[in-house]
Amino acid sequence: MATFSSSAHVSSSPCSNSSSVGFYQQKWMRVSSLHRSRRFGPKFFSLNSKSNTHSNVVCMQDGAVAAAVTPIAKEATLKKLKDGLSPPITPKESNDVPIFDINKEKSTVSITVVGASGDLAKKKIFPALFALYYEGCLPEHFTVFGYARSKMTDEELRNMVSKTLTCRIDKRENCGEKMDQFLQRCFYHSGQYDSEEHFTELDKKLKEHEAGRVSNRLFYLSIPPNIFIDAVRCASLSASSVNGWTRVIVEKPFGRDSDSSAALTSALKQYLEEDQIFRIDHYLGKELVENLSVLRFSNLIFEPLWSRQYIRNVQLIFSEDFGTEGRGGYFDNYGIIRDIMQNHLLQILALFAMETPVSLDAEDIRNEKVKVLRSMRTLKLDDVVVGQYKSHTRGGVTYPGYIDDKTVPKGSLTPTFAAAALFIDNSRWDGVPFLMKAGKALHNRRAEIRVQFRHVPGNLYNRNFGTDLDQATNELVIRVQPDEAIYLKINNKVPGLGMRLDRSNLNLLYAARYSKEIPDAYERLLLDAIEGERRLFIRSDELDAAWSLFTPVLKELEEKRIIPEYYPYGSRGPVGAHYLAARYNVRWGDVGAEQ
Ligand SMILES: NC(=O)C1=CN([C@@H]2O[C@H](COP(=O)(O)OP(=O)(O)OC[C@H]3O[C@@H](n4cnc5c(N)ncnc54)[C@H](OP(=O)(O)O)[C@@H]3O)[C@@H](O)[C@H]2O)C=CC1
Ligand SMILES: O=C1O[C@H](COP(=O)(O)O)[C@@H](O)[C@H](O)[C@H]1O
Repeated sequence: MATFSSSAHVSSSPCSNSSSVGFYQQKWMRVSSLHRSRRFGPKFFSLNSKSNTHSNVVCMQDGAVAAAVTPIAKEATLKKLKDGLSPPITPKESNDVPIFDINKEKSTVSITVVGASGDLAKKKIFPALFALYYEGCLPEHFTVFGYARSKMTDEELRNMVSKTLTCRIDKRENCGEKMDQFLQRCFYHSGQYDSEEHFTELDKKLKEHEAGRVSNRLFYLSIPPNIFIDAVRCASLSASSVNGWTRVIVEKPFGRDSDSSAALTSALKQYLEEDQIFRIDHYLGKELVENLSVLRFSNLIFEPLWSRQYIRNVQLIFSEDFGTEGRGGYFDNYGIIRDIMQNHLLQILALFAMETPVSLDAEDIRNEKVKVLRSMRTLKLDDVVVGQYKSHTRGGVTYPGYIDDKTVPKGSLTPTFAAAALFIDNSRWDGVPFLMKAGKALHNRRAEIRVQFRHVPGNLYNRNFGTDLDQATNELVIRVQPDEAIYLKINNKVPGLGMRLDRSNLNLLYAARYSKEIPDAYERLLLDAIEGERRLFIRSDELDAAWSLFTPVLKELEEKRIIPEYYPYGSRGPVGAHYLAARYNVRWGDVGAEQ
């Protein structure tokens, strides 16, 4: 990736000799991935090198670069140009290629939430967009469009959205006013996901709002996966930007195994360049997951310990205290391994275990993540325990079992709980078990990373700990949610004349340390997508590597119809998880009185 300081020009124009509008080998509507990074300083710009080649540009009569398109979008782009839509580009100067004006005055961002009537849109996407608006993070000119089949007016969309908007506890000033202002920027268009015509209508509406400015367009596909490709095709052919960037956020699931994931990627790439695809894993947007690299790479005390030499095991734990609750239709086709482990927990593992990246650039980080994922051993059936929750009555209340959910097929064997032991076969992590545990309908809601350190060799205080030396080892806990915290368990002396040892937590509890509310993961990720920051999104080779670790075991579980271990709703899950851990001399850190 070429990087530029504050300059918005690159030399050697691909259009310098063109005298008429023409197409080279085109890719869909990507002018460039020019962006300004919030994180790495206000004057840092980056330009994807592909946009600096002659292969995917549209040249205008004056030799300026107008757009970049895929062959499949050529027709649509030509039509737009014929319709007299000439992009507002900077005139060519000498041999420089003008990059579209990033001046806020002259550009606009249109965010289309495809599937706006759905659960995720209401629960997460619109509230996150509002929070960004409230914080002043959205560009001056922006519009939000809802798109779905349901019939709704703009007013009805606003009414629906308004019910889910909230202001941060610490920022309530002018909240109602801000909400009204935000809602006035929200519009709705009803259409089918496979209709180019309906997306053309959307395009017209978007243009009206863009009012001749450079238009940057973000499509958030908040729809079931079976309609992803139709929606991408129609959006690309009929509603992509002709003079700014076009990006698409894709929600998981990205397939259900290696083959279906590869098929999805290749279908998406018919219409999109890889750098237009923002595969979201919302766990990467969580504050404490972001903090993982900061903790590790900016504190001298951790990095030297970050290897097999000092770390005995690493545990990645996810639990929810509710069941599928209406999402059984989706869930039954995927199960907990695909829903949580193959993506959220594995992404955390990759960030935890990767080597130091060359820089904080997206590609440098993603390169390291891929490397560590590719060093991992394919998961074996022997190293997996699966469970499914069953009905349970407590305090006079009966909690339903998984198969009591009407949307779940009778007799389903889909796991709602799984534990797995994974290994990274490289020099840093050789022999260190990375244990994962994920489950629904358990006794609590929690996501955390636990790092258990080795015993102190020749510990002078061994006899003060008794026989259970595990109780004396240090443990670092990164609690992702709830009650975000980082704490380190250490041994200390109980004050007094005797010599009694105690275990205490050096505790960074976020709520106590910071009065500021922690932003929702979707806020961070949406802002990144708008800014073109790809660091927290999954690249296709990461996805391939992730699927190849889990696909064989997923196939075996299904082909052999492995019966899950049943556990009561609200319990701690199957005991099999403890046997699995014990096989690797591990004790789950979240069990026991003192956690
Ligand atoms: N909900 C969540 O918490 C999470 C969801 N996701 C993913 O996000 C995406 C959206 O999730 P969610 O909002 O729950 O999904 P929904 O099931 O609510 O679907 C979203 C919208 O898509 C349309 N739709 C639903 N089913 C179909 C269908 N069979 N054919 C055509 N259109 C359909 C409906 O809109 P209309 O009928 O108006 O067109 C619906 O409102 C999915 O990929 C999901 O896996 C990921 C993480 C969490
Ligand atoms: O991706 C998913 O995540 C949610 C849990 O997300 P959280 O941010 O609330 O922890 C999970 O409930 C859902 O099954 C899964 O698809």
